[in-house]
Amino acid sequence: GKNMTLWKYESFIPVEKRVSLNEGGTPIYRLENLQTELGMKELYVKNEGANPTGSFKDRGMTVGVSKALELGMDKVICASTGNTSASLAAYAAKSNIKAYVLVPSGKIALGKLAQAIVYGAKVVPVRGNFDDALNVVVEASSELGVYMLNSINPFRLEGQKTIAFEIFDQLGFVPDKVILPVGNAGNISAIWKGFRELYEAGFIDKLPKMIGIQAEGASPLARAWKERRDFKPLEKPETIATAIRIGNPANWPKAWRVVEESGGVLESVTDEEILKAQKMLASKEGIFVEPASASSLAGLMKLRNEIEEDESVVLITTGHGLKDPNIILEGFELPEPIEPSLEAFKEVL
Ligand SMILES: Cc1ncc(COP(=O)(O)O)c(/C=C/C(=O)C(=O)O)c1O
Repeated sequence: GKNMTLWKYESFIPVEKRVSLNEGGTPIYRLENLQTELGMKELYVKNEGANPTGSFKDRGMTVGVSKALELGMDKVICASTGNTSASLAAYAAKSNIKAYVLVPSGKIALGKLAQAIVYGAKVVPVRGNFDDALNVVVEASSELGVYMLNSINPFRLEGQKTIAFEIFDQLGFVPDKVILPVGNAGNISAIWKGFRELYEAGFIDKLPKMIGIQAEGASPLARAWKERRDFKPLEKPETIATAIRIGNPANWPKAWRVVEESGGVLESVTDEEILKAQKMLASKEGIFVEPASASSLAGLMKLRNEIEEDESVVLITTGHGLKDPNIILEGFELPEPIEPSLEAFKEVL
């Protein structure tokens, strides 16, 4: 039927489509202004904020919840920094099944919390961080027979890998580098899987280098990579980019292999660099993304000297900026209101 979007790749997806909100088919933009500013020739952004609930999680949830329905499950659960819970809640609503979402109390962006509530999930704030919440969810899913839909569930990645398919379809070539934020490390694993599948199926004859970017205060993977030592979890992850405020990425072994296999790197950026990149994407390219998503651009700027000017680079921006409006409003001094007259307006011009 029409509007196939993500399910147009159904032959690569190991589940029958049962629930869809028309996810996928997100825009890929050429960043002309930032190309000039950064001295590059081929800079693109794949904006996953354009998905139905405003993040790439919808790709994983359409497949994951379809699998839950195939298994006859009527309860689904996840731990989330926000976007996973928003997406699970929406697909559960569409499927008439019950969603339970555990979120780190006080550390979830407003837009995401509003979504989880209004889509009708049972929202359970947890005294602790994402990693603590995930531990509860893993126990609950086996003990209570509720279907667990965090990205350790492989069906999530089967949906998210379509980002790779779309990048190739939309560009007509495989970019030299793909840069994306890394939190629980599911997405970097999924996108690499997508490119590998295209390669093994003979559709492409080259693979991109995968570059994962973490927030410095929540960068256990990047630290281990840069210090060439074994991974160890971070007890107290801290960053303003609450979507990736994760200290013990569940998919870290997969992500490590992806970066090794692809010849990529793991890097981290400061909150300040993230916020600067967020403003640049919005004010220079008209693309508003939430802080975690802007770490892709922040990472590009940090690694710019290691990238040739004629290399093609795709930034994945993973969540819409409206998810976390406070970040912008807190940093902005709104002027006093003016009288509703032309004179008053002229005074403030
Ligand atoms: C906007 C945004 N950008 C990047 C990531 C990191 O992706 P992964 O490395 O696959 O985890 C997330 C992850 C969010 C959650 O983990 C959750 O919602 O629980 C995100 O929301």
